[in-house]
Amino acid sequence: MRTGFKRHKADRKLLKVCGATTKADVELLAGAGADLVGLWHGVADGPAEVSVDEVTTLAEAARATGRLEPTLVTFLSDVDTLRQIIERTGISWIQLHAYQMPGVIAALRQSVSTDLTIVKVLHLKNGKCLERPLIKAYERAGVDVFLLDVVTASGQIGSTGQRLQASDVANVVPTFSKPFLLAGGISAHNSADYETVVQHPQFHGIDVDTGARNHSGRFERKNITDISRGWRTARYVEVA
Ligand SMILES: O=C(O)c1ccccc1N[C@@H]1O[C@H](COP(=O)(O)O)[C@@H](O)[C@H]1O
Repeated sequence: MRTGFKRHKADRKLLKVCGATTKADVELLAGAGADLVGLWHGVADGPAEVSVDEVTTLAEAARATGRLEPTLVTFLSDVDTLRQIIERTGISWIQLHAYQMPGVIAALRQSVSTDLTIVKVLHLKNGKCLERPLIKAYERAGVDVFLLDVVTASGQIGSTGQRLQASDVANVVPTFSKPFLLAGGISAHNSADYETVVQHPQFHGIDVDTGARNHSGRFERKNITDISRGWRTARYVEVA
């Protein structure tokens, strides 16, 4: 499957699960109803960091399921390095999860000739979007999808397990015209708290790490099927 974002049907809300490191992880996620699998590379000290070779293998395994689109999740900002990784792995979704600037996105867009969906994370700290002054520049640079996630009081980004307030999401969404994914402490049980977010026409799905795992830190199929069902993401009927 190759689902460039432009071909994605807006009414089918996506479930992305982050941090697969083995083929077994990839197969579990495909069977549990995920649409996108996050593969980390260039996340310093990340517990699910994988090499470029492993990204290549896991991305192939994801595509082979016929249901899962691999997404490179990275803090890297060197455009030439990113281009080489994209060419080598065949990745067509990239999630820039750090504070990469609009110029990086513009240069990436220019240097990659294949159909690339660029997801840029917008970080909310104490409910305020840190990148707010840059949002229009990100759109001009070629971002396809924004991803709203928490930055903690201590500055941790990614896999915080902490939630955004629906009212804070509602404040930032009118500042951009692109679709968005919601992240931060998503579980099977908190979709009702985000009713206004879910109904927003720009809402395109959710991205989960902590809530997809059990106490040992491994992916738990039931958590993921429950999240898919609770949030009615694209494949929830299949896994219900
Ligand atoms: O999952 C991580 O550890 C991670 C590391 C570096 C960049 C992104 C990471 N994950 C992202 O974190 C959020 C979800 O976190 P949680 O559900 O609150 O634990 C999501 O955007 C993942 O892509």
